[in-house]
Amino acid sequence: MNKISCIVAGPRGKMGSEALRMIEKDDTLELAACIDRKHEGERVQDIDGLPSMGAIIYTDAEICMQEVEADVLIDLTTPEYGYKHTKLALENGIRPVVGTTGFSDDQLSELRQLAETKQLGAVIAPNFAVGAVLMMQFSKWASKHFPDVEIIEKHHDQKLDAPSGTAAKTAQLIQEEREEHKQGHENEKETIEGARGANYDGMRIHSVRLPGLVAHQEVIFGGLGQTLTIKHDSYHRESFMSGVKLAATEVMNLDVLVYGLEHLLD
Ligand SMILES: NC(=O)c1ccc[n+]([C@@H]2O[C@H](COP(=O)([O-])OP(=O)(O)OC[C@H]3O[C@@H](n4cnc5c(N)ncnc54)[C@H](O)[C@@H]3O)[C@@H](O)[C@H]2O)c1
Ligand SMILES: O=C(O)C1=N[C@H](C(=O)O)CCC1
Repeated sequence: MNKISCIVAGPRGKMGSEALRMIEKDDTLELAACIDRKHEGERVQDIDGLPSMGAIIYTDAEICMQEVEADVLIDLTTPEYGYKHTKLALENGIRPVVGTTGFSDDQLSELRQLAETKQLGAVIAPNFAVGAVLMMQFSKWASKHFPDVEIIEKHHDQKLDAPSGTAAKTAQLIQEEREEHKQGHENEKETIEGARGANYDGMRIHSVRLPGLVAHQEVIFGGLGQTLTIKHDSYHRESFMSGVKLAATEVMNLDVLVYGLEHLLD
């Protein structure tokens, strides 16, 4: 059986380097090339800290996607470049698997439309950890019975986007499930701006950024005389890799864009 050949964008990043280690050990995926901001023409194995892999590094994403024969682009970069790379991949017949977070709703709609026009599969998943996907699904279910909810997400202090993609997706899933609902006191006033966090359809999202953290979220539901907390913790970026592999495999069988790993889980 042919291996699925992958371009990885962001190979020196925390997630990108973990994805290289996953691909190196995997029997079904292979590394075709990388896209980085530096190291044009060098090989992955020449970069300190990266696995011993012979794939070439490109700094021009467009040239990479035109020159390299690849099935899948795995993007783990920044919101700005992740969006550009995803678009380029679809335009060049390469299926994107995107972990990069921070895309706007308009960008997601545009990419969904492009995938449909090209009839190419694409997976954009704000969280590849199976436990986090379950946390989001359980939260959606719980909101039917507990419509009063707040989300606390906690990440390392190098994270660019807030709220996290996971928190935004959780709020979206809850919004889809719960009846129209106003929560909190209607006359509530913040005496320090931002004290109540971001407002998503009346749900508050609180973003914590501290060194020492990886990726963590609590979804707290309040009811009469009780609370329910659904919590997930990623302590290591290995936690995301089975999801990246699943997405890179299943995207080959898709001809539309799916947003969220739950669409690929049984
Ligand atoms: N979906 C998930 O499960 C999941 C999990 C963790 C992180 N993330 C997201 O993945 C992204 C990366 O996270 P990280 O922790 O690895 O960040 P990081 O800062 O460690 O890595 C990002 C990498 O992208 C590279 N980069 C920036 N611009 C580039 C460009 N134009 N071309 C190529 N490479 C470029 C940077 O050099 C850096 O090495 C973030 O958006 C983060 O929110 C998603
Ligand atoms: O480390 C990050 O950055 C993460 N980002 C994702 C998000 O924004 O939800 C998922 C977890 C890690």
